Amino acid sequence: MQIQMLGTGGAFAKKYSNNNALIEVEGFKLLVDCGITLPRSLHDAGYSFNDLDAVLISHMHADHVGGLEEYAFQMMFRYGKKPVLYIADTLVEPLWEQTLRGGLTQEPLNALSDFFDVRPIKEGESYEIHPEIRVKLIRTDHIAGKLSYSFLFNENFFYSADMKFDGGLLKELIEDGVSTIFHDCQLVSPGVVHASLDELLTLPEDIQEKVWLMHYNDNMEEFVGRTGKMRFVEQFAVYEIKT
Ligand SMILES: O=c1ccn([C@@H]2O[C@@H]3COP(=O)(O)O[C@H]3[C@H]2O)c(=O)[nH]1
Ligand SMILES: [Zn+2]
Ligand SMILES: [Zn+2]
Repeated sequence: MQIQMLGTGGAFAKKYSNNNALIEVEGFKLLVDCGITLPRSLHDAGYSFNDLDAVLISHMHADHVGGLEEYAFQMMFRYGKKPVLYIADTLVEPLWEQTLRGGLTQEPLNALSDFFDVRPIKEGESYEIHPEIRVKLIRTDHIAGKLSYSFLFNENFFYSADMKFDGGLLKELIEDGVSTIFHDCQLVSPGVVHASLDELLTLPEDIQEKVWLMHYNDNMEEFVGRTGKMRFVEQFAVYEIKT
């Protein structure tokens, strides 16, 4: 599968767009998270919302869901379609009640299902999004009391939601055959609600070699050469992931 980051920035980054991605297999395009800057970064990458086949959501922060209102409106009023939305079953209600309802509600439209073809998915179960794209949600720790789900694609590509450092999970994933990890990274410690670079640097080198850093702040360039065996993912570059 191919992955192109439409943005690689942290929530407050201005040089880099929100950390959202496009996964593509055989022409099928899956958007991974849809933040505030996504409508612009999707356009800059040469795509329209109508080119997307589905969207997958990790958690309820605006750099991950803030572009969904425009996605819904464009699909309804410009293209006359309902986009396919994959989301944890536990986040379906919060997405509507706490995030989208205010902007999208207008009589007679008053439910998430009026705008999206909602496909709720359960943590820990494998779902086929396309014959060549399977996803499993792994609940990972981000903010106390706030649900957040990282993604395991095709059993061997781990894409972190925003998450605190969890070295045990990363070791387990590698033991289970994961060969590529895209991980959020707070460059300056403490990480607080993200994995910090210092924490990620405690990983053994054979794991670091598999780690690509994303969701970074505008000072990323100061850290080039200071990330051990880990590499930075670059906005708009296309990466081929062997799965
Ligand atoms: O308890 C908190 C909650 C939030 N924040 C900041 O707000 C941002 C929201 O998006 P994010 O999850 O990408 O990153 C978060 C942090 O930068 C924080 O520092 N501490
Ligand atoms: Zn974020
Ligand atoms: Zn977050």
